[in-house]
Amino acid sequence: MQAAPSTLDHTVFKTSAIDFAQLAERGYVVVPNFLAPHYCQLLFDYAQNLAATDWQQAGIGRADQYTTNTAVRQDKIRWLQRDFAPERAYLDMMDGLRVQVNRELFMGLFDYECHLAHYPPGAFYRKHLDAFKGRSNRILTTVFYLNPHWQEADGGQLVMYDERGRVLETILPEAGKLVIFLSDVFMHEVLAGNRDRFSITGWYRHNTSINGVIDPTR
Ligand SMILES: O=C(O)CCC(=O)C(=O)O
Ligand SMILES: [Fe+2]
Repeated sequence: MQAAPSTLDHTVFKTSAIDFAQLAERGYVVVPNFLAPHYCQLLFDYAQNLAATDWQQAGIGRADQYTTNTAVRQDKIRWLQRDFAPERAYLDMMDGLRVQVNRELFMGLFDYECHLAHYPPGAFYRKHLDAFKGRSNRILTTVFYLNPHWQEADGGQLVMYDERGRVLETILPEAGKLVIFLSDVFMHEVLAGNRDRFSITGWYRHNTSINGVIDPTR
């Protein structure tokens, strides 16, 4: 086994290949071991060791329409910032992926925003879309899971639905797994689990800047 680096400062994550043809064809793809286990473990430990004050109750909507609604979602989140080495390492990795997606699929993705998410036991996120057609600049959703040794019996699955509301796939939130899907196409939900569940959810966005002012994230 490869020794785990003690810091992510100068680490470039090594990622495994993504089936871009499948992403183009179906609009979503599941990559089981996107990142090697020792890197996942670093991110998992980092997330676990954050203080309660580093997290906020997740909300729904953006900016002026933002509300928290625990009947819809019950996770706690932390927006990633470049000031913290592990967060910067993840942001850098996902920016590399942005360039790759643009090259492979000509999507013109402009930037990326993401947050850590912590679902305590029993927490869920009801069926939702991450973006509404023509009303959001969120184009592509990414969900990356940090939970080592997650079993079917632990629950917390991500359920993906097709456009007619039929279950497409039920995905176990296992460490190293990356799910990518079109933000305005696929309804999805997070089922309640019985263990603490950690993940990083993010969105590649189009540039909707007006008069040179870039649309703020979040
Ligand atoms: O954690 C997951 O499996 C999905 C999270 C999600 O749907 C979201 O944050 O919008
Ligand atoms: Fe979502």
